[in-house]
Amino acid sequence: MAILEMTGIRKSFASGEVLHGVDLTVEHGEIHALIGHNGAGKSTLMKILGGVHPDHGGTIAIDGKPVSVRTPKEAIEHGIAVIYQDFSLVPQLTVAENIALGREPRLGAAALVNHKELAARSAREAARVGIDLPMDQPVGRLGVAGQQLTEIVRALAQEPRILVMDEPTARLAPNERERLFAIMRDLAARGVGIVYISHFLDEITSVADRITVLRDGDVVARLDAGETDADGLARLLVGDDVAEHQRVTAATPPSGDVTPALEVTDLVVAGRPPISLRVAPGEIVGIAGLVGSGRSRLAKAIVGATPSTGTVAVAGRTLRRRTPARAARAGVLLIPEDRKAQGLVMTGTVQDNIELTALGGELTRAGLVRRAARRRLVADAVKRFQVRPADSGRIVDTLSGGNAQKVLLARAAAAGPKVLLLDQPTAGVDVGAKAEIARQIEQLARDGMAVVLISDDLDELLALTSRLLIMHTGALTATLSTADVDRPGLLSAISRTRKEAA
Ligand SMILES: Nc1ncnc2c1ncn2[C@@H]1O[C@H](COP(=O)(O)OP(=O)(O)OP(=O)(O)O)[C@@H](O)[C@H]1O
Repeated sequence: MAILEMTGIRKSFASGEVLHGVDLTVEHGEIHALIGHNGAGKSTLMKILGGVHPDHGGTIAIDGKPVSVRTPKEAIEHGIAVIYQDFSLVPQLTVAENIALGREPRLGAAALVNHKELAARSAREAARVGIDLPMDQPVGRLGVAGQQLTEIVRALAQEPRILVMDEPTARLAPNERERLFAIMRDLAARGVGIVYISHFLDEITSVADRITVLRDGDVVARLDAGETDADGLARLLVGDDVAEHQRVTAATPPSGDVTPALEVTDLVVAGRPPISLRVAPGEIVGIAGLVGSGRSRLAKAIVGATPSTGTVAVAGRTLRRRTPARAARAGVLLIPEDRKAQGLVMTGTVQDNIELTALGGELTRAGLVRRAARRRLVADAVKRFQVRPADSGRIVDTLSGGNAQKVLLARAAAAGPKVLLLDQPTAGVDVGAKAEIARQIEQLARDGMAVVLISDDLDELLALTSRLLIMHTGALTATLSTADVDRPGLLSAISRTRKEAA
C-alpha cells in the first residue's frame, strides 16, 4: 500500500486555478521526483501536503487512510515534513534554536526553555545525519547553503514518514549535494517516502525511483527513472526544441589595452590572502568553488556589503568608501544569492521591483516621457527574462520561486550597470528559462557589460565564461581559461584546491 496518495488535487488563487486535479502516489521507501517548469504548480501541491493551503479540492490518504491536513501542525502529526524552497528560518535565532523550533525542551513544568539540553540535542540531530553546522551562530549569518542544511536537519529531526524537499540542492555545491543524496537513500532504505523537487534533471535520473511531470497544473507524464535520461526529461518539460546546454559562444574579451570595467586590487576580506582581478568590458568571468569557499563574500566585499580593505575601480575610477548604494551609482551591481532577504521586495509588484534599481538612472530625468518610458522598460525586461505570468502588476510574493528569480535578473539588466556580479543567478530556474537567461547574460556582455558569474552549475560556467577563477577558503587558488577545460577538469580543479589547501 502506498505511503501517500494525493488524488484529484485542485487549487485556485485569486488569479485562477493553478492545479487542475493532480494525482500523486508515493510508495514506502520511494524517492519520487516531481518536476515541471517554473510555475507548473509543484510548490503549491507540496504546500497543500504541508497544510499551508487548507482550501483545496481532492483527497490525501496515508497508508490508505484518508487524512485531514489543514494546518502545518496536522501535517507534522501525520509524519509529514516539508522543506520549503524559500526558507522558514528565524534569522536572529541560532542554528540550534532553529533546528528545535516548535519542539523546545522545557525546564520542568515551567515555560522556560532548557537551553543546554536544546543545544546538545540539536547537535546530536545534526551529527546523526552527518551534517556539520555552527550550532551557536545566528542562522541569519550563515550563507544560503548553511541555511539550507539547517532546514534539512530540522526536517529530519522530526523523523518524518513522508519527507518533501522543494529544490533542496538549488543552493548546495556538488559535495554537499552528494551528502544529501546519501541521506535520502538511507531514509528511503528505512521506508520513508520522499518527494523531491529539482530542476537538475541529471540529478533526478540518478537519485529518483519514479518521476511525475507537471505542466501548467496537470500531470503530463509518470515514468520510472530508468526509462529516461536528462535530455528525455528536458523534452518532456518544455517540448522538443530546447535542452541546449552547449557552449553559447563565450564572449571574447576585447584585445588590446582597454580600461577594465572592474579592477580589484589587493582586496582583503576577513583576514584571507589579498585578491586581485580584472574584468574587461564585455567579458564574462566565472568563479567556481565549494560551499564556504568565499565566493559570495568576495562579491559582497567588492560592492561594500561586507567590510574589506584594498581598492575597487569601475571603468578606471576608484570607488571611495564602498557601500552597495555608491557602488550601484558607480555602475557595479550585485545580484545576491538570497533573493528574499537581500534582493526583492516580496510585497511589491514586479513593476515596483524593477523600477527600484532602474531609477536613479536616466529615466528620472526624462521629464514627461518618464512614466511611459518606465512602463516600456519594465515590460521589456519582463519579456526578455520570461517572467510568468508576464504581468508587471503581479505581487512578487505570489510568483513561483523561479519566476521571482527572473524578476531579480530583469531588474539588474534594466538598471544597465557597467559591471554585473551575479551570485547563483539561475538557482531554482527551469531548464527552458535557464537557457534563455544564459542567452540574456550573453547579450548583456555583447552590449559591453562586464559580468562576474558565481555558480555551482559547472555547465553554466563552462558555457558562458571565458575565464574561470577557482576559490578555496577565501583565497583565489587558480585561474583557468575556459577553452582549455572540460567538466571533469573543472570538478577536479575545484576539489584539488581543497586538498592543496588542507
Ligand atoms: N499565494 C499565491 N497567490 C497567487 N498565485 C500564486 C500563489 N502562490 C502561487 N501562485 C501561482 O501558482 C502557480 C504555481 O506556482 P508554484 O509556486 O506552485 O510553481 P512551481 O512549479 O513550484 O514553480 P518553481 O519551479 O518556479 O518553484 C504560479 O502561476 C504562481 O504564480
